[in-house]
Amino acid sequence: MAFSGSFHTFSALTASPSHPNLSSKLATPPYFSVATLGRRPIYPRQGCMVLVRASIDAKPTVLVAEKLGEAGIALLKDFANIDCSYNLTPEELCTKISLCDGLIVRSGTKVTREVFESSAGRLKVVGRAGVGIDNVDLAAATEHGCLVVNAPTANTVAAAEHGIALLTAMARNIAQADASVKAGKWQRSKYVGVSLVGKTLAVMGFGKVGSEVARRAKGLGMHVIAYDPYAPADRARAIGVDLVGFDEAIAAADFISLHMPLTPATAKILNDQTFAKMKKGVRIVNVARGGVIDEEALVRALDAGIVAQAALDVFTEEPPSKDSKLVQHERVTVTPHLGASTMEAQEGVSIEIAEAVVGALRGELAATAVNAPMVPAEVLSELKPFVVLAEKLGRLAVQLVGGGSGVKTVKVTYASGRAPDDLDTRLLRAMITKGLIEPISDVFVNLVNADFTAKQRGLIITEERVILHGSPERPLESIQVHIADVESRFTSAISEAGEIRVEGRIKDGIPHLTKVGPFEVDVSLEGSIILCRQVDQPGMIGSVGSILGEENVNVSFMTVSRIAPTKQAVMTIGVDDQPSKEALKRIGDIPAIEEFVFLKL
Ligand SMILES: NC(=O)c1ccc[n+]([C@@H]2O[C@H](COP(=O)([O-])OP(=O)(O)OC[C@H]3O[C@@H](n4cnc5c(N)ncnc54)[C@H](O)[C@@H]3O)[C@@H](O)[C@H]2O)c1
Ligand SMILES: O=C(O)[C@H](O)COP(=O)(O)O
Repeated sequence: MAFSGSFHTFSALTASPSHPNLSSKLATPPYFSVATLGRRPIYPRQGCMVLVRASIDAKPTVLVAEKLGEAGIALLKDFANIDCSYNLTPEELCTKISLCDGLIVRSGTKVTREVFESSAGRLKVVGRAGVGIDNVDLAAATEHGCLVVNAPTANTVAAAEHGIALLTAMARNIAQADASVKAGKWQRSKYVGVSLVGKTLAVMGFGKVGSEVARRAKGLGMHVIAYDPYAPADRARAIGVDLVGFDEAIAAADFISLHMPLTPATAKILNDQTFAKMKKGVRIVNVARGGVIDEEALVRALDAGIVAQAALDVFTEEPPSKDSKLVQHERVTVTPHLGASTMEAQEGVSIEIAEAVVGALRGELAATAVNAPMVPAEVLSELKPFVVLAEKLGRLAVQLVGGGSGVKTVKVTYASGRAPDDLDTRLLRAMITKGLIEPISDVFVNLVNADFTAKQRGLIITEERVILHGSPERPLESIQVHIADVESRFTSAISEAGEIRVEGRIKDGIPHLTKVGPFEVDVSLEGSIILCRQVDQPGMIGSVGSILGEENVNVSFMTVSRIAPTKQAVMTIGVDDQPSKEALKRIGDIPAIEEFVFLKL
């Protein structure tokens, strides 16, 4: 699908019938920026940052859909209106969400595509008060420009402790023996357990929880091996754990403890085939996600004696059905997804997620963004002026497209003295995309949905680096945006290569337009810009300046760039206010002016 837009509306300065929203778009400054969000300055702290849009005036509303610790609620209340509504049906959630800027859930709420659709663009951040984000439709969140953040660290120890609790309880039949004694029995020989010391534990998924489980199991005298294709070997070595392949892990293990996320690659990773490869009498602990085990296959493996025991905190369906064969199995110990449920973990998670959600709504740091690239704070502070420049160049370039041309291919050239791997351009690309798309559509673009939105519109953005010599004190010297295969409303913006080209640089911390087509210009990218091509002759600056003066339009900058004396020149005029239609017409009527265009930043 071609990305297209007509731009006569920009020169007419009023909304065209085909773009009813354009006049308000043009009249309203974009309220999404790196340096400010609304009138509030942003002071990057530590960690990483992604940006979201927030309402300028109203206090945001955050729906807390599952029980959250008091400390987190208190933090949220300082910043937002809080609606704590638990046990909502999917329909009730969809109804409420249209009034909410943020949503906080645990694992019990499914945040589906319908939720994002029902929010009609208002929902800016979903906070998952915990680790697993398998209950959030990330693709739908991204498509809707909604940031998803989680709380990945505060419940690690609680989950690891629960894993160890299940491991030891299973090995010594604690749950079964407890039920038996309470039923009035005294069955000492029935509940003889197995020892842990010297046994091999395979930790499947050697991340935060897995490595904490491994550390504790080592303390119990177990031999620990781990399977995790992405885990660094030095982390494993530091704990005294051998990283091995999947088959080797499951074949060698006396105990298997699962700690991987539920993904398409891990779904039902324990199944009939893999159970068949295990040591007879293996014992399995799952505090990760129910879906990583084929539960029916586990029942078969238990009945066949391959699996001696299982201890499960998580299930494919939660809560599992009352007559679940797995739950009712005599050699299975179960808990109702309690891994993260300690007082300490819930307090920590509530603070971690409240800070992430409030920060995201303020446009601040989101160190735990799940569906957006994270830009380290120090990189961000360096890039900040270039981010503003990038968006403005995108806005200018797209407004120069004319004749209903469809924009399909955009090339961005970064000139920098830095090594290619020392310049993170994702944020710049996202802002150029925002600048290119927002002036001609109703779509809101941010770091979350920029790539998706571009792709959906068939807009291909390629990036190119020009490596400059010299001391790379600043990250970038210039950014050029080239739009190929289009006509221009201002033919002088077409470069020697036949593309619309605009170039910008940062001067004294302020974005400047430094090139239009083949013409060197210099105008600060504030307010709006008039570009005129004229016959180079005396009096032109005065003629245009006096028309604007009569209109009380303040000129902030004016530069003239000419090909040769008395030939053609391009005059770039920065204006603080928007000239009237009449004034622009008068400028266009000056006989020496061959073409002109008014561009809104
Ligand atoms: N029961 C609970 O209450 C509870 C509490 C916390 C976490 N969890 C769950 O535990 C799991 C781990 O949490 P975490 O905080 O350690 O996450 P983590 O991201 O730190 O670790 C997950 C590890 O799994 C690895 N992994 C990914 N794909 C894999 C694959 N195909 N095979 C093997 N390993 C793979 C990753 O490399 C990573 O090291 C998650 O599913 C989380 O939802 C459950
Ligand atoms: O992924 C997690 O963090 C755990 O499964 C905890 O889930 P919960 O927040 O529903 O307790």
